[in-house]
Amino acid sequence: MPKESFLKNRIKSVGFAWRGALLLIRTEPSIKIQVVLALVMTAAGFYFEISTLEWIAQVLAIALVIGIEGANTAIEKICDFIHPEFDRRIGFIKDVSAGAVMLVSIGAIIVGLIIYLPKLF
Ligand SMILES: Nc1ncnc2c1ncn2[C@@H]1O[C@H](COP(=O)(O)OP(=O)(O)OP(=O)(O)O)[C@@H](O)[C@H]1O
Repeated sequence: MPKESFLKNRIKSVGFAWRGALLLIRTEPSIKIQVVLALVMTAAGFYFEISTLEWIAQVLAIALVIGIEGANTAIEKICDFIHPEFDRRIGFIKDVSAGAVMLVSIGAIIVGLIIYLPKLF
């Protein structure tokens, strides 16, 4: 059987990634909340007419939070699949993964404060 071309494989992979992103948004409450927050912050960006650099910081912050949250969800699912029973090592993995989301979220909140506090006060 002839091997599929590099380009065909890449296009297929993008399709799988899109399916994954849609699955995340449809099924994960935490991602739904973050997508709503991302829309609110995007609207705020237009309302306050933030600068190009501020847009770059905001878009990166939003993408990081949602991206890491997606990875955290995948790690939790792997944990539940390979070891559904209670195990402190699974607890450690899940805690570390959730901690990563929290650290990125704190960074995103700080970026938001730096951008919007001077515009509000
Ligand atoms: N199998 C397990 N063994 C040990 N501790 C666990 C296990 N499952 C969950 N925990 C502990 O409970 C915490 C919450 O786990 P859970 O899988 O419910 O994550 P969550 O962040 O609440 O998930 P969700 O994103 O679905 O709300 C973990 O961070 C961990 O401390």
